[in-house]
Amino acid sequence: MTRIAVIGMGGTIAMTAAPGGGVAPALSAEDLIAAVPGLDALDVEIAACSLRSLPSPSVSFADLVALAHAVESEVDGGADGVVITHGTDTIEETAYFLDVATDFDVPVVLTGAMRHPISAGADGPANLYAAVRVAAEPAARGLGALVVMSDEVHGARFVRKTHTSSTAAFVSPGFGPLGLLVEGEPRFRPTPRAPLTVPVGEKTADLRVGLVTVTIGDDGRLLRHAGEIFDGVVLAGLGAGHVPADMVPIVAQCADRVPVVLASRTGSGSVLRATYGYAGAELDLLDRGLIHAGFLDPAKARVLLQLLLANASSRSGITDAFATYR
Ligand SMILES: NC(=O)C[C@H](N)C(=O)O
Repeated sequence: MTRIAVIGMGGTIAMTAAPGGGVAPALSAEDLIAAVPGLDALDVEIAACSLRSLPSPSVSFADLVALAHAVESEVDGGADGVVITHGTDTIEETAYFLDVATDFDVPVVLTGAMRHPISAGADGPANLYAAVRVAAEPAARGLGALVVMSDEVHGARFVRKTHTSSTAAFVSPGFGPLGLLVEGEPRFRPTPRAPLTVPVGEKTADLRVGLVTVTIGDDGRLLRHAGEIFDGVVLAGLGAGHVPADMVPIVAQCADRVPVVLASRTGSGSVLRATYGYAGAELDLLDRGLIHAGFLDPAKARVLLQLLLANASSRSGITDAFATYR
């Protein structure tokens, strides 16, 4: 079983009501872990230790040295990954300190919260869950210290807090996150070029692949027509890959005739696989034979489908090719 050590440093993630008003750090690392739904369902053994209970403006270099030693002793003790819960005001400095001053082969992941545990929509539990998933992920090794907030994985060298209160405060200006969590699973930024070559075929210029963007109140008329006149269709679905419930029979008919690739009209992120179970959501559409576009945007999905069809790829061959972009 993967072993993850969680080291508590304090911060808003660990705050509760202070006697004199406001909130202040009080919760232990064990308390934080106990508040995260879903952690016990993971194949991960978690050991907690509370090193400090500080608001992060008060973290000193002496605390950073102690933290580096604590991480080292967890790694020496057999941890496969380390999570540090920390205040967000200085989390970027602590992350960079560990990035430069230490060199562990296991993931070292810092996280915190913008909203304290007794506020509506507290983000600490989701951030801690995501941090544990990243720390347990072999692909996160060798990336240096990481900061995980709002389902994004940032490199220590780039990450900055850019807002006083928003849960979307953390960004890596000019660079972007190294990865993100999709349905709880860490995915790292694809290499610039996907390992996929689909040569030009005799029919590449002649085939016709349609792109249909789903809109509110869509009755599927356009898609029905597309299914009749095109050799393949890319469906740019709503949100994470959804259509109105009434449109489902037309989607199914279309997918019986030609390959239909499910992408998202949102412009970024991956089509989901297993979150929404309502009629017209991704589980329903993938069950009806639609092909998952992964992170590929609709216009590029159309180019790839055209190339694949011209190479006479089977449906499973098309599915495998698109899986490159998962
Ligand atoms: N959101 C936070 O964690 C801010 C808090 N002042 C801290 O850095 O400890």
